[in-house]
Amino acid sequence: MRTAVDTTADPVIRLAKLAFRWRTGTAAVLRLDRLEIRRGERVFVSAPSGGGKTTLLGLLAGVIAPTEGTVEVLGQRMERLSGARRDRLRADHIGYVFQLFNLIPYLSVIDNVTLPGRFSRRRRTRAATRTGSPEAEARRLLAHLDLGDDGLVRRPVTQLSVGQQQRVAVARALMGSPEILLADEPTSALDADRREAFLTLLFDECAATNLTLILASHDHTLASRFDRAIALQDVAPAAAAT
Ligand SMILES: Nc1ncnc2c1ncn2[C@@H]1O[C@H](COP(=O)(O)OP(=O)(O)OP(=O)(O)O)[C@@H](O)[C@H]1O
Repeated sequence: MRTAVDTTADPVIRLAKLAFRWRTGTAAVLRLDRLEIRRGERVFVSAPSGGGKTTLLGLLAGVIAPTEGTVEVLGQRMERLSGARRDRLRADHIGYVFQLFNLIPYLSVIDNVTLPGRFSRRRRTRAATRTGSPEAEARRLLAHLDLGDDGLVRRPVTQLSVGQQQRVAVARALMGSPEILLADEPTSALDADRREAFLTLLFDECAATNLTLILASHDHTLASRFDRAIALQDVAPAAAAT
């Protein structure tokens, strides 16, 4: 099955008149009148805890559907796609760094990082084109994140520190050069040096593959490194009230 995505679409993300409620009759936790993100743009999203960052990323990934309004990703209206086509679009074109990592505990580091290639031929092929094989691409990404040690990459991820697991989650999201990277608090467990290495890798990837990056974080010190910063409390002032 194929999704008719437009990988050259610009803007790659377009939201309009968006509202999201977890249940009918409850307040909207997120409202956005309009948001457009261009190909290759690096966007920083901030909000206080509970302010809707994860909800926004979930809408962009098609994990949840808007209650009102539209979510267009790579030319596709997410809310109009079947669940299977949304899953395909996500697997082929979107890397997602989950706030709680969502690594597979019984798999090794390298097997976690190559996982997107098992669900997507496109990602597998792109990894092979870039470095020769998904394994070689996994090692390249891990080495950039200071996780290149041979013994370490064969270990189950449960034997890693939290900060190491977070970096594995980032490498996995970048596997096979997705067009869009959604990252939910991806630096929360990293010290200042690692955060720097992580941002350098991320921005190198953005430049090398024209990756569109949407990174959500409380950490305002990161904002100045991005092309644009969006504070959800500013663009969605009615969210808590309606
Ligand atoms: N599964 C759920 N069911 C019901 N309400 C939820 C669910 N997940 C989140 N919420 C609510 O939606 C609102 C937005 O949550 P969200 O996780 O998007 O915020 P956040 O900005 O990512 O927060 P944090 O920085 O603490 O991770 C919060 O009020 C939260 O309580």
